[in-house]
Amino acid sequence: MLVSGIEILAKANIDGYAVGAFNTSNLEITQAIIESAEELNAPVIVQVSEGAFNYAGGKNIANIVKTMARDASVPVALHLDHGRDFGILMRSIRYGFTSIMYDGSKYPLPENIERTKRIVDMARAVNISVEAELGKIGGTEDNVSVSEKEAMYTDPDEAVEFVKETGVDYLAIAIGTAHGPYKGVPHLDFERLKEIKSRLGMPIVLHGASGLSEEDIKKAVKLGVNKINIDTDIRQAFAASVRAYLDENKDVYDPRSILGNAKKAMKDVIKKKMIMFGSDNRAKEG
Ligand SMILES: O=C(CO)COP(=O)(O)O
Ligand SMILES: O=C[C@H](O)COP(=O)(O)O
Ligand SMILES: [Zn+2]
Ligand SMILES: [Zn+2]
Repeated sequence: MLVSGIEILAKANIDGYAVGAFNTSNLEITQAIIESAEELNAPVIVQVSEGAFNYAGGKNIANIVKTMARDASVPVALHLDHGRDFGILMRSIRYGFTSIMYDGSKYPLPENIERTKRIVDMARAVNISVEAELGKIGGTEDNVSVSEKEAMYTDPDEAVEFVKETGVDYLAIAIGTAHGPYKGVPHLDFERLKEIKSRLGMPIVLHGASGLSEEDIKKAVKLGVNKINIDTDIRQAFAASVRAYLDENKDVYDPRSILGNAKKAMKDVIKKKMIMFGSDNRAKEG
């Protein structure tokens, strides 16, 4: 079933587990995500970045996800990841996304609050959940020192003010994760996570979670993370599978064989994450 983001995450928050939010940009990745969720009886969030929205066509990818979600035996939310462009945010509401992220993290606090609030007010009116970001989540290209990194982390006092002023449903925080593959070993600020969670009590979102150890993931979930974003790990499984398959099967030219094989590799990664996050067997209980 297709449900709102907060419906999935409020339950995860109460019961103390995290739901995987996996990025898609085509049919096969969407199938891999939703089939994995059904096979593990796990709620799931399928998310589309602005880049994926433009690549696939926002309406096309929304229709693929919505059709599969409606037929699915588990709760599925369709979420816009890192929405920054007003046009894309509005179109995603029109195309039936059930959750949107407004990412105003590059703006100073007052402007981030003002812009986020505007999106929350619109989304509320049509019953769509909103995620926002406070602090700056690193990227692969970032070449910054530890002290510079810490300056980008989410400040707990600001987080309280931000949530009170904007009314967002869930908050993405910066505690040392980064998008893309990690160059060194990530060191997460768990104390900061603990403080933010205890003061906000709401669902917390962890971006840049590909490449994190099982230990870090489980600790983050225990301390209150309820939505975990994964893109890079799926992309890498996809690319490695296509590369090896074409190399081993020189005569193959049917996209269904090539992508069908890649789908299996993506499902292996997705299912491992769902189990790590504790979202397996949470869709229908009892
Ligand atoms: O945060 C993400 C999407 O918003 C994905 O992060 P990764 O690049 O670590 O998969
Ligand atoms: O947050 C980043 C996601 O991995 C999306 O990446 P993308 O903008 O290349 O689609
Ligand atoms: Zn961001
Ligand atoms: Zn992200």
